[in-house]
Amino acid sequence: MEKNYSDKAYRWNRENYSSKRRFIDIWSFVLTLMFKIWRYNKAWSYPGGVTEAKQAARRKAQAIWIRNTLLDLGPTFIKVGQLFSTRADIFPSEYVEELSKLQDRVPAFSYEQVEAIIEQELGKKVPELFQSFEPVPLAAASLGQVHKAVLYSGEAVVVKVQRPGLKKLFEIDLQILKGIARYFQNHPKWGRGRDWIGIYEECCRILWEEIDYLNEGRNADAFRRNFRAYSWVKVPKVYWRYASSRVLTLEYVPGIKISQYDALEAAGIDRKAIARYGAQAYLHQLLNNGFFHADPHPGNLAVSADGALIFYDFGMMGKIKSNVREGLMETLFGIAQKNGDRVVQSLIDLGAIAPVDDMGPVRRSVQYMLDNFMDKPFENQSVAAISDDLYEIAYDQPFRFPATFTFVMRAFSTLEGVGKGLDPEFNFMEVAKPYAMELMSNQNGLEGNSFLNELSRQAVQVSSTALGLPRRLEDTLEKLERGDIRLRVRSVETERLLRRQSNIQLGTSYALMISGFTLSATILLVNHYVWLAVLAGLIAAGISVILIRLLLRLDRYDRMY
Ligand SMILES: Nc1ncnc2c1ncn2[C@@H]1O[C@H](COP(=O)(O)OP(=O)(O)OP(=O)(O)O)[C@@H](O)[C@H]1O
Repeated sequence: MEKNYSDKAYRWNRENYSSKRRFIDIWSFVLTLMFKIWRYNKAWSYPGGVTEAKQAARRKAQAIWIRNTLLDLGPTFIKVGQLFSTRADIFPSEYVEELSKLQDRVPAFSYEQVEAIIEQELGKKVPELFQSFEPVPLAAASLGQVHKAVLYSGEAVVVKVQRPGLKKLFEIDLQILKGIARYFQNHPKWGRGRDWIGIYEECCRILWEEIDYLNEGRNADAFRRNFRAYSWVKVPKVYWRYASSRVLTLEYVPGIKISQYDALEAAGIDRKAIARYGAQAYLHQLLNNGFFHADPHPGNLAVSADGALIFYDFGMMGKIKSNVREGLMETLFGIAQKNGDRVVQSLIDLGAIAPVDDMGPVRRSVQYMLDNFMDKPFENQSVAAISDDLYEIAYDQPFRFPATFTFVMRAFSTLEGVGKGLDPEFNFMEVAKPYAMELMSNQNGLEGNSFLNELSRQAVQVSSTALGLPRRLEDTLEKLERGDIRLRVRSVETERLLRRQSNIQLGTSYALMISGFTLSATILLVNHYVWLAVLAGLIAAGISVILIRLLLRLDRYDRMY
């Protein structure tokens, strides 16, 4: 097992940690990171020449360094890192992979501190509030820790207590991060096409929401209400009399974590059913409620002894606008018709992509995807592959996915990962199909029929390549008309002439430099500056050698053709 960092004396955890020191620590991280990225593109920094493998190794090393430094920088940065671990549209895949491994391994705080916070927040001492209270936390995370306790009414509960000094640390850190976001926004290279200030504001909103435990309590209540009709989903009850913005008391609902496959097996739980429940629960949240758990890492999902799915931690929830159902249907129709325009427009309407002046490149990328992945049966598409494709398009494009969309994507791919771990044959798309069908049958009949007709039309087309050929021709002609096909013409002859021309120009510059230096050498020699004259002479000789080699190359090149 990896060493647990919890004994480490972190600077941010000290009482007398000054904001100036914090400023230096954070900016040194940012500047070192910028230096590392700058050096990454320099061929000379790779001994023995640059190769793709060496660059990939360098990216990996950088990502590990980032993860460790974020851990050292403490709660705010661990959370920001976890948020960024969903942004495959902004960062290279190696970074995203390492960031998603970012786990809270921070020192637990003492029981004395827990007692003091509870008394301060709830106005009574621990023994007055609880029949018993376990001093050793059940779980400790960057923002708080969870203790088991029993109320005087006999109910078993867990008490979530927020880390002391967290608000102050957030205030200092977010102020510094604001400066960093501004710096990047104004940066000529990094600021272009990226909304750093927007991302910063989104992070702020999410972080402040996460440290308000009253908000978390309200979310848990809303979530429980949404799943009232589902007996296979459990959401801990909130004990509002024992709640404040920094202390939250919840019903104790023990379970086996969803990723502990062997333990689930040993407890006789139907793993296949759990995989399906996970997917269904998310589809219900997204398509029916528009209110979803945005942090579905396997630690926040467990299975009770009777095989129900337990959700923990409602600090980070996503909301989707009410028109999303129609929007999603529109996207589905667009995909079925392979209509890039329709898909892009629906994604804009959904707020999934931000509109820019020239949507041409985006539309072309989407069209490319539609043409390439729709020819395979839908079930074989893994969510991860589709979202990878989408991110591939988004990366380096002048638009960004808003956080909600990346959260949905992450939720889906996490679920797919866990689902596959639980049941190797699990397929998210298969679970999603009946939901999509149900939604479609609720739409007006005409659209639904045209969707099904379109699907059958595609099925016939892809079943025979011979039959598909005219369609391809037709598609290509259409694309030509719309200017969606770019032609690249290479002419060896022109290229050769152009190269010759530029070499001749280079030769002329060398000749000029040689005469300049020779003249300087002569003047210096006449004036008895012997050493300077020798230096100028040597430079002239050096350039002459380069010129001769260039002329020889030109000659050889001419003879080759
Ligand atoms: N109601 C509960 N009943 C039983 N165990 C619980 C309950 N709530 C939380 N836990 C346990 O405590 C762990 C941490 O809880 P939670 O995720 O709510 O804390 P957190 O501080 O928000 O953590 P993180 O920031 O890592 O998500 C859970 O993974 C779970 O094991």
